[in-house]
Amino acid sequence: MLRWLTAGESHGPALTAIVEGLPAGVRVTSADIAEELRRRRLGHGRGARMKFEQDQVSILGGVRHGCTLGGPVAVQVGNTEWPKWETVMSADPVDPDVLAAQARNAPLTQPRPGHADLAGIQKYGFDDARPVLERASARETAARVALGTVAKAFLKQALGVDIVSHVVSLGEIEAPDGAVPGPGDLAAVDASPVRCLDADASARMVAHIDELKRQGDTLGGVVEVLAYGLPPGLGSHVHWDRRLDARLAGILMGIQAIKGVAVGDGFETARRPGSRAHDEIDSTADGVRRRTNRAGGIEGGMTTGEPLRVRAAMKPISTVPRRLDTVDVATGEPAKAINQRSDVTAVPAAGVVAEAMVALVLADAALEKFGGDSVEETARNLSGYLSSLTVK
Ligand SMILES: Cc1cc2nc3c(=O)[nH]c(=O)nc-3n(C[C@H](O)[C@H](O)[C@H](O)COP(=O)(O)O)c2cc1C
Ligand SMILES: C=C(O[C@@H]1CC(C(=O)O)=C[C@@H](OP(=O)(O)O)[C@H]1O)C(=O)O
Repeated sequence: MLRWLTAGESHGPALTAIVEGLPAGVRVTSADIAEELRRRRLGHGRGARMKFEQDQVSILGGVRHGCTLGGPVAVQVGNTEWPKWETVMSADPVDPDVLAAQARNAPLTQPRPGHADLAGIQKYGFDDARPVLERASARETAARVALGTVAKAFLKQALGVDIVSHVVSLGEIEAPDGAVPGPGDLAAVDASPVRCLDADASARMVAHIDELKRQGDTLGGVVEVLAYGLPPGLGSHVHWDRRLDARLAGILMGIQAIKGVAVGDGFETARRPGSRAHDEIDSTADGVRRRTNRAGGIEGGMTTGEPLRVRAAMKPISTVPRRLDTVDVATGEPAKAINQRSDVTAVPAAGVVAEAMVALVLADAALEKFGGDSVEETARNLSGYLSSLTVK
């Protein structure tokens, strides 16, 4: 079983992440993690913080000379902005006079509709949104991407799996249906300012973001994650919590601002008759194959051996520069919501985060099926399973 946890606040000194349960021998370096973190900062429409802040990666445990050792892997992602927040976010008590002198420490009492501010204030008994937004912030996704890098490396090295993502819609602009990246297309996707493979749609998405920014507004969209090279039989039909589709949906919905998940053609499938909804099966020279992949590579909660295809819908950023109506929790009076600098959209970055989340679920499912205390052992077990498949 793969277990993982993250800790840390948006403006704290660092984020910390631990994954436990990966085998020994996964080749991974701090540079690999830094590269994935760089990808997470991509995207037209991201706010100023993405430009001036750096992610400082240190692997604190579980890796030696570029290879995992089989124990928990611990990664720290330092915030270079920490010196500005040392007092406001100090773990130890600070002299109240020192705190009062810092504008940054002023209580945030006008909760943003759509952010965690108000529900968090109510639930935890705060009178300020700061302690809520610090942990709700998607800054935390940097820690997840760090762990996802290790999971991706395991999947590639033990199973030959490649994971890619792309933006399929941003606000009202949609990429054409055929523009689906293959296993080698990650660099081409990342070269687009909105991580969309279709150049025309990409240009229209950029213009849409610029227009909404001018209007003081924000945007959401839909990302798709694909995993190539999976064997049939990861996950299971036998119990709800072993279904791979359920596990993927759960983990994708666990990303900040994701409000919908689709497996394969998802909601579209519900509109079609069965004859056009399912993937007919052929016997080919390469073995049994589905004629289409409307199911997105999962049937009965198990991988089919076709590419895995899942989508996640992200709502628009809730820090709307136009400032939505709210209530000041200190006075009970009508107010305008907090408006600090913010992203206009973070859909391109959400794709990179979704890749990491999918990688963690797939690595867990692969280890459940094939086990292995070393990458070689997992690969050997996979190869034994593939050669003994009753139907190839
Ligand atoms: C990569 C990424 C970046 C985000 N950036 C912002 C942002 O700059 N401003 C903001 O208000 N929300 C941002 N969000 C969304 C909030 O974190 C999210 O809406 C909030 O935590 C409340 O959770 P919920 O939307 O799931 O209800 C971002 C989300 C992601 C995945
Ligand atoms: C810092 C990151 O994203 C942040 C996520 C976020 C939110 O509310 O989720 C709000 C913004 O932070 P701030 O309000 O401090 O500018 C984003 O910049 C990051 O992704 O590294």
